[in-house]
Amino acid sequence: MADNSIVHIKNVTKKYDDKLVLHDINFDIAQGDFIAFVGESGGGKSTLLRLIAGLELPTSGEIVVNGEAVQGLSQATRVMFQDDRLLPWMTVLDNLSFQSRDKKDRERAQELLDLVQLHDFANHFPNQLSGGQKQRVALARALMSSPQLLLLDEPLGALDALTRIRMQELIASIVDREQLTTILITHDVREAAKMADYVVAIKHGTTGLKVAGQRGSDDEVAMMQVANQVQDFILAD
Ligand SMILES: Nc1ncnc2c1ncn2[C@@H]1O[C@H](COP(=O)(O)OP(=O)(O)OP(=O)(O)O)[C@@H](O)[C@H]1O
Repeated sequence: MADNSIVHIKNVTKKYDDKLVLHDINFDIAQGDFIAFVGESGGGKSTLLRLIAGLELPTSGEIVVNGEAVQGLSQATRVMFQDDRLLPWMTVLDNLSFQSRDKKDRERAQELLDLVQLHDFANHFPNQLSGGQKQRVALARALMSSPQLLLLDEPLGALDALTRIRMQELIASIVDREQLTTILITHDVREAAKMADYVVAIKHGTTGLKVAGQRGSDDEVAMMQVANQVQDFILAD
């Protein structure tokens, strides 16, 4: 176990009734690392993320986040999903602060709106925003409680290609700035190779491949090599 690990996953298995979805998953994630999970649809990526988030419990094995065994939702962890899950009857600012009148909460919300480049949208309602803007609000909301671990469950999946690239860049700069440990689930092996320190392929219910990604590098060729290696592994029988 690495000393600077914030996530420990030990012998984790998950079954739904008789269906074995994940088996014997073992790995650690170091503080500040950006990990991307990729793999075929239905392979168990979201299940693993839900277990790490404490939204579900493993059938056997243990997950430790920030020194504590995960037994439910923890303050240390926040999740951002593919759908924004904003409350339509609340303004953007209230979606972040949950209508808190506390000055500190409202300042923190405004600071995060600045960070996601939505400073002028605090009083808008979600239906007045584009898909990309809504996902930026969802990102800001996930950061409100200053989590240590940010879990991103295919958050860019519904965005057009250009907005997706801008969001990749925004997420990369924010996780750098906030020194977050981040786990991203994506179907896009290039996105994984570009954003992550490590790309982990989940296949047949377990973690079959772990390769170094190209986080922070502009080396397109190296990024494509990682993406091709991961894709070949996933597609091989
Ligand atoms: N609550 C549940 N009850 C029963 N089966 C479930 C449940 N949640 C997930 N599964 C099953 O577990 C398997 C893994 O699902 P999961 O959503 O984790 O895969 P995934 O790799 O994230 O897929 P995708 O990339 O399509 O989102 C699937 O076969 C799915 O049907």
